[in-house]
Amino acid sequence: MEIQINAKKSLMGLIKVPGDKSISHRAIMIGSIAEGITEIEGFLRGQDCLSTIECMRKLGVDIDLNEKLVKIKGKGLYLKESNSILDVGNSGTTLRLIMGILAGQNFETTLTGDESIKKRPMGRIIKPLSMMGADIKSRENNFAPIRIRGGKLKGINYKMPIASAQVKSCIMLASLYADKKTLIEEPYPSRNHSELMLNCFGADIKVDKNIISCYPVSKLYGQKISVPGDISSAAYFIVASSIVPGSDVTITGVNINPTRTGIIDVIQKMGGNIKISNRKIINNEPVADITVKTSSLKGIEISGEIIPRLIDEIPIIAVAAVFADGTTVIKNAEELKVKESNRIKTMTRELKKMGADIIETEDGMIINGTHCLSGAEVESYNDHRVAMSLSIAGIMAEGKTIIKNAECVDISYPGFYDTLNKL
Ligand SMILES: O=C(O)C1=C[C@@H](OP(=O)(O)O)[C@@H](O)[C@H](O)C1
Ligand SMILES: C=C(OP(=O)(O)O)C(=O)O
Repeated sequence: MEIQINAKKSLMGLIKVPGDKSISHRAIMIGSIAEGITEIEGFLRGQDCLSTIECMRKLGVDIDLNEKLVKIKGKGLYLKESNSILDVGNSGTTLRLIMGILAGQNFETTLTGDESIKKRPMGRIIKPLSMMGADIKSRENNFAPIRIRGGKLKGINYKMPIASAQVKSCIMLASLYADKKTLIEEPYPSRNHSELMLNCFGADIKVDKNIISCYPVSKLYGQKISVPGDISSAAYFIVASSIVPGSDVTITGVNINPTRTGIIDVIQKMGGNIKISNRKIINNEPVADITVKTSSLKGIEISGEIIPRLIDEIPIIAVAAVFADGTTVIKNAEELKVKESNRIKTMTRELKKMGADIIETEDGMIINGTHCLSGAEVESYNDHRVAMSLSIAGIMAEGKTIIKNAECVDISYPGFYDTLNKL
């Protein structure tokens, strides 16, 4: 499907973004291995999270999805062997996190996914899970399809070479099944939704800066979970409202967990006008309304410890940088190369087609703010974040922009174009 984007004059209004993708995945997986009923409100019905539901159903979990709620009849820690291959679709989170649960199961499971998933590195989870005692085979170079036979696991001490919440969560889920404590050390803090949610369900996870101590459990207890809005989805409208003249937009009920708010810090440092109000804590997670008004942005350097706190927002930050004064330098973001697409390459190539002054580097991009783009025909590479970022670029471009394969936005943000049209 192609989408045509036209320039927009100003964005005004009150919007809600869909439920957080990371929290939705975790609620399904943790609810599945808990005892009793878990009810999830605000669940993200994006394709990635629906893949997680399908995988857990194949492992014997009864999950009912209706208009308002997801209801899970938890099976407890031990699941049923699937009689077919698990298909994670486009979702790296599904594959990496579910492997942690499967490492504790005394049966064999085969997993695969789409063309993009088959190119994403899985050695990063195969290594620690193998150290814990899981038996894993994969296609050459640690790519999916992947087969795992779980069983009795050992607690390990693991120093993670990269800051990745998926790797951390995978080890954390496996540690529930281990014989003793597992210690995980992260180079920098990454999103901590697994830690917060596991503790809600009765696990014992202790965090001291970047060291996480995970204790085995005998059971987890079903919970009522309310999923807040996804800041990664809000990011498109945070940037759009900052750069489209005369805008004033409030996004309600967004998760503002500090491990995810790098986008707010960056836009504020660039000179953005962002106000946070109506703060609450729901299921251990901070939630608030975010109001954004147009402002003059300036280029900055984005590197180091903040990168994991905004990793999925770098494509849309690149768009903000085009409409800032001066140069924005993004460094230490090599992880972008192993997402749904190589986001350094794809964003550089497509923004260039629209006239941006942007250079691809080994670990990021350099963008000179020129304050103008022209409409063009651009490719999403079936990467939802690239499609949405280019759509926001399109509303600031002169002339029309065509986004090819734009339906991929449904992976994380079904209804994205409806919200954009409504504003
Ligand atoms: O744990 C999660 O839910 C996620 C972690 C991040 O990936 P990495 O752990 O690979 O950095 C992020 O890019 C992804 O969209 C979701
Ligand atoms: C990288 C992403 O997701 P995943 O790793 O789950 O495919 C994303 O949503 O941007």
